[in-house]
Amino acid sequence: MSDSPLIRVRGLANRFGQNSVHEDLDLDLYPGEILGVVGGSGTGKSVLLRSIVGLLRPSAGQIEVFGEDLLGLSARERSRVERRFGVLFQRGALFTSLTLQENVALPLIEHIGLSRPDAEALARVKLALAGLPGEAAIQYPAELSGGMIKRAALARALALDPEVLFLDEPTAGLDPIGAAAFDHLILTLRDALGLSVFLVTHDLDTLYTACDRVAVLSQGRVLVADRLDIVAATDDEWIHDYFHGPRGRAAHEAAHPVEEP
Ligand SMILES: Nc1ncnc2c1ncn2[C@@H]1O[C@H](COP(=O)(O)OP(=O)(O)OP(=O)(O)O)[C@@H](O)[C@H]1O
Repeated sequence: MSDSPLIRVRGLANRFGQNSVHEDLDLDLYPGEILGVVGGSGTGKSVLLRSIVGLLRPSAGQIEVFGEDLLGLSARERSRVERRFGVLFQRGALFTSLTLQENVALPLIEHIGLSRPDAEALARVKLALAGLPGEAAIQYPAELSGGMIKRAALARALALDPEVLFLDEPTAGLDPIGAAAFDHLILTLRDALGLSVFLVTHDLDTLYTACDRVAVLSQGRVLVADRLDIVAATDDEWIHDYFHGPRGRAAHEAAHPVEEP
């Protein structure tokens, strides 16, 4: 990649008491790419995401974002940088007592001081961008399917026009058709809005469909971060089992259908 990275993580360590989750972890996110972050359960994918978005202060290391040393900034300066992030958490985290448009309007009222009618009008645009029908705007999360809730949470992550989107297992809990539609939505949004995307996933189909590069976390570090074909060919037991087990083969075949003669 010729561009310099938007996010540059160097020598990152995250320790919780005796439990060392990351040691000397390096990772880059380049402008405009969709980076898939995979690894066995408990390898620290969510901890890595939380460290970068500022929800967790790492034990050691450097996180450079948009050329600024995130850990060296004051709280005020950090929040200026973090405003350029959109985050979709694993469980969507919508307020259940608010309609979808009220949920999405909230950051617009809180962070940029829009009036409630303006914020809700803009929220309806964001909900449409995330592929929701107009009538969903006045529905409550409990009235919606899992896929629609994910889309609403995505609309909220997009509320402040972020440059980098962080997604923590966006297709978890969706049926295969809903998951495939979500993968395509991420690709469309990346292309339309020029987003860079940091995507934690277990979903092999997402890696094949949506990701430009894949980073594999193992034993506290990034074992490899590269194009999928290069990663899949890396000599490592977990990588082999993950990419070449039955699910990995199925995802590969779905992404590379054999041409009919
Ligand atoms: N706030 C915390 N305090 C103590 N330990 C934590 C904390 N957050 C995470 N951990 C530990 O860090 C390790 C990595 O957790 P993390 O949720 O990042 O894994 P993951 O790779 O995202 O897993 P999964 O694929 O199962 O979601 C786990 O052992 C977890 O218990």
